Amino acid sequence: MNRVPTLDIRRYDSEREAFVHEMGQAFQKYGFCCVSGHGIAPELISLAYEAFHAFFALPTSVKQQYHIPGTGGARGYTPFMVETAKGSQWADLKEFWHVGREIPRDSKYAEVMAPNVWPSEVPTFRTQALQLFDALDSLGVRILRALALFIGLPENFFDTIVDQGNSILRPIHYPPVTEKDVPNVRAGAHEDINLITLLVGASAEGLEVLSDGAWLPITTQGDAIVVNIGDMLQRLTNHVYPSTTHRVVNPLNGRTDGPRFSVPFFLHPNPDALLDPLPCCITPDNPSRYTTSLTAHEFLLERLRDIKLL
Ligand SMILES: O=C(O)CCC(=O)C(=O)O
Ligand SMILES: [Fe+2]
Repeated sequence: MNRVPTLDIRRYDSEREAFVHEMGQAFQKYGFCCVSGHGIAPELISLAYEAFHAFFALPTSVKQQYHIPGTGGARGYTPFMVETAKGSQWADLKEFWHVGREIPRDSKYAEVMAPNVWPSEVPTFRTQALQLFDALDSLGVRILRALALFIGLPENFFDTIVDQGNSILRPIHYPPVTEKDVPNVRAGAHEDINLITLLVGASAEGLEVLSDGAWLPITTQGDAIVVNIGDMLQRLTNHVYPSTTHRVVNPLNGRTDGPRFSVPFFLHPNPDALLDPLPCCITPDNPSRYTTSLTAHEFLLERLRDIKLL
């Protein structure tokens, strides 16, 4: 059956070679892999969700106060129907919040990594969001180690490329779809911008990935976290790891449906990391697909304009 596999990341320690191979193959085939055995406590996830629910339940006028125009939505709140998938004319049926990495304000990256903002109406939001940020950041580094080994790089190759990465935790609220036959969808077909995305605990179905020309629903087992490749890793690996198109569809027409919540973590490189194709991914069969040199920050700005956040 055509299905994105779920792999237990504890096997990285107990049977590394087989695990790295299976995970590498899943990412090469689907651009996606589900990860179980990750050790992120269910309470951490549920307490974070509680705080995010509480925020999205606030009146629009209150939430709107945390929208910071002109910043690409990098921190704080982005209202309903703003983000629009690249090339689409219909805005997504979602609102979301962005949490960034907490860095010292004298860091060399401070200019491009703004301080976080926090909703004072939800006192637990900050602690829960930062705990989840850190847990997903650490898990992401472990996944990148397996991805590095599979393509012949040293295990720790990505560690220093992402240690101050401009990563984003994005709690999303998709309100109930009440109108029938709207042209907009919850999240239009798109590829992620970053290196890898870790998606924790979507509260309802709807995520689909394009596989061999057909939309394949992602169904997770237990507490598995959905992981996918983004455009930055696709570029860095000269498309050895594909950034696969995915979307979130509306509930089927006529079905009454509640809201949907999800929390992707977009793991980014450090802003000055170069995204030029790695020599190990350039072969006679797969010559370099890029001629221009680009940093992660330059790439990000270009893509934020594409999706109407800048
Ligand atoms: O909500 C989801 O399940 C996926 C969201 C997503 O693909 C994104 O925000 O990039
Ligand atoms: Fe996405």
